[in-house]
Amino acid sequence: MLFHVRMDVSVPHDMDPDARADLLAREKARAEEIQRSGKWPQLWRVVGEYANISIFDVDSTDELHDLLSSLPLFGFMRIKVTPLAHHPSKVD
Ligand SMILES: O=C(O)C[C@H]1C=CC(=O)O1
Repeated sequence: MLFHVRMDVSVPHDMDPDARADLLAREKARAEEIQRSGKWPQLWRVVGEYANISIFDVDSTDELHDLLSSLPLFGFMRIKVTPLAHHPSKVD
């Protein structure tokens, strides 16, 4: 099942710099781990925003929720999920 996911990140400006650096390092490591699993095949930065557009390829909505909530930034993101279906006019 394919899902279009938009994540808008909002880390508090007054967060301790070391805590922020640690949080972002853990986020990068976990994001790379999920991508290497094949479940997160597309990750794009939205130009000019601290946000990304992603495609996830997972077996269920529960799996998607588990992956998203495993991200260290989960508590600092607004996440919008759009399920995708095949388009009848798509040329292969
Ligand atoms: O920076 C972001 O867009 C948020 C999040 C998604 C992947 C990652 O490493 O961090």
